[in-house]
Amino acid sequence: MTSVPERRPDHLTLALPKGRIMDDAIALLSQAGLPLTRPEASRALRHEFPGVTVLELRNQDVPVYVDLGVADAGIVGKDVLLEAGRPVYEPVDLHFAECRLSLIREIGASGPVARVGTKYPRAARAYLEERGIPAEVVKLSGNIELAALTGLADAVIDLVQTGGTLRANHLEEVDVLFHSSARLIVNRAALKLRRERLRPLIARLRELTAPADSGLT
Ligand SMILES: Nc1ncnc2c1ncn2[C@@H]1O[C@H](COP(=O)(O)OP(=O)(O)OP(=O)(O)O)[C@@H](O)[C@H]1O
Ligand SMILES: O=P(O)(O)OC[C@H]1O[C@H](OP(=O)(O)OP(=O)(O)O)[C@H](O)[C@@H]1O
Repeated sequence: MTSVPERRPDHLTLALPKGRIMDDAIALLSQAGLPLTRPEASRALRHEFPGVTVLELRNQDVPVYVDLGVADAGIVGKDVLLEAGRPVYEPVDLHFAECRLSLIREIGASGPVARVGTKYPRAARAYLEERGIPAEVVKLSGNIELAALTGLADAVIDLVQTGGTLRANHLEEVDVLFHSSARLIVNRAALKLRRERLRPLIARLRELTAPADSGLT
């Protein structure tokens, strides 16, 4: 079995995704008291700060690094977290990168849905099975909406935020599978081993991101 190298209990290793989550994640973690700055544009993938290492990953790999204990904690979208199916602790909804995972078709499409294109095959299968729709699910990697436009699929399951992509491509949202936002995720063993670093971080992030009308003070 592969062992994870031992690290000092007062050192934190964080898994953060490159892409649209990175800047907000660094800003929020800084506000919460971690001495982080946006990593310089370079090919470096591991960034060292006082008492904190940041691993710069693809979104889908964040839950893997946290679950396997290489990172103590990470930030990732709920969409990616559900798809990963990793048993990590998810203590804080950070309320940014808000979007929804939806079933999308060409405007006016009414035929049966026999094939669905998506980056989220697990969520797509669960959704279709629940409704008894025996559709084939085709895993795609990006620009998912093109699958519906080109006839590769009868529908796609993809993220919607402003709806701008749908409008620009003559597509419509037929159903919403779930709403997503960025989440703090934590390795369960690290929560015990690095309690003194992680507990205050979790508490501070909860304070910073609590919805204004939650009644919390
Ligand atoms: N248009 C959007 N508006 C708001 N949040 C979004 C939007 N698109 C994606 N997200 C959220 O931000 C996360 C990261 O999106 P991003 O576009 O950076 O990933 P990606 O480039 O598609 O992923 P990767 O290349 O790592 O597979 C998504 O998992 C989702 O939770
Ligand atoms: O409703 P909207 O505001 O238009 O946002 C939705 C779009 O944003 C995301 O794509 P992204 O720009 O990340 O590109 P991708 O398809 O390559 O992931 C998502 O996959 C949609 O295509």
